[in-house]
Amino acid sequence: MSCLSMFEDLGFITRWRIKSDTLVRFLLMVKKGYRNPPYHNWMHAFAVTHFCYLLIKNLHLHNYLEDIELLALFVSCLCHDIDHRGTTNSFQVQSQSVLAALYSSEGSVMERHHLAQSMCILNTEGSNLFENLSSKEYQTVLDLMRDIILATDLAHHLRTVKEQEELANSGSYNRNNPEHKHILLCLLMTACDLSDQTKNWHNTKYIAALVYQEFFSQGDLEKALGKNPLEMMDRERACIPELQISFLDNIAAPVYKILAAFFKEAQTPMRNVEENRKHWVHIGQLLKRHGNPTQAMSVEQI
Ligand SMILES: Cc1nc2ccc(C(=O)NCC(C)C)cc2n2c(-c3cc(OC(C)(C)C)ccc3Cl)nnc12
Ligand SMILES: [Mg+2]
Ligand SMILES: [Zn+2]
Repeated sequence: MSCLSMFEDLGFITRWRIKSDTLVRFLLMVKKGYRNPPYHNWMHAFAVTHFCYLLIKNLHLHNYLEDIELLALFVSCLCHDIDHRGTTNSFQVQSQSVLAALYSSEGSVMERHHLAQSMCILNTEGSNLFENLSSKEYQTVLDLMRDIILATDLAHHLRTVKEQEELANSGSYNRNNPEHKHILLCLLMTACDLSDQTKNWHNTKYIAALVYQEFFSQGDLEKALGKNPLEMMDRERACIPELQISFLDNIAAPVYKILAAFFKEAQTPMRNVEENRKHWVHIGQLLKRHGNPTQAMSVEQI
């Protein structure tokens, strides 16, 4: 129901002549397409989509992007992690999964699968959200969804964050420049994907617990396969506060700093990430003072 009202409130239903039964079927198919790992489930997809809704409303993105680009961004948020198994791209390759067999030669294994699943839903009679778009618009929105969903690969993000920063700091964003629009869409998608870090401490701490439940389960699987997991996946070695501080410093905080450089209305998410970092520093100190600093902290103890 909340997704329905976001589509309505954003004016997508009239603008793109979306039939309500088609929209309902599409939303139910997407929701059903998500599995139930601790973090990468439908709740994550919804939270990411809701943040996208807030960005469109609060950053007045109509002044920066075309209508069809905003539609593609919003629908990509809904679909971006569909059928996620709670394991990373490298685990697909390590475990020689079917998805790795399909996509490892191109990279971004999981993201290509999320895209393929999304295309399947759109190609299914009765749930094709874009059925009333012109053939040109149809091709454009699918091309945009491809770019945006593939941009949710962390490796892709780490390759493009520099140019996002340069464009933001240059102050020379030009909405008629396709490259500028592509760079901005990738930044906005990552900002939505990480938006749990911009919320209150309770939510941020809760989400971190879910992420490490997923990571530690993968680490357990890797040990069972006779492999050595990364420290952040190893429940015996991981120190969550330390890992979260470096995740915030190296990945999350830069995203919202760049977003705030683009949009003056985006100061709050950036400040909230800084606030959450302070909480992790405090937790780390408590751990040092009262516990064995190398002792793996149980997720519940956080
Ligand atoms: C709370 C929180 N902690 C995390 C800690 C570590 C990592 C991680 O992958 N470290 C790998 C090393 C090589 C740096 C991700 C974390 N993470 C994500 C996340 C973001 C992703 O990619 C985008 C969205 C493009 C950034 C992709 C997958 C995930 Cl799970 N979402 N929330 C979190
Ligand atoms: Mg993903
Ligand atoms: Zn995601």
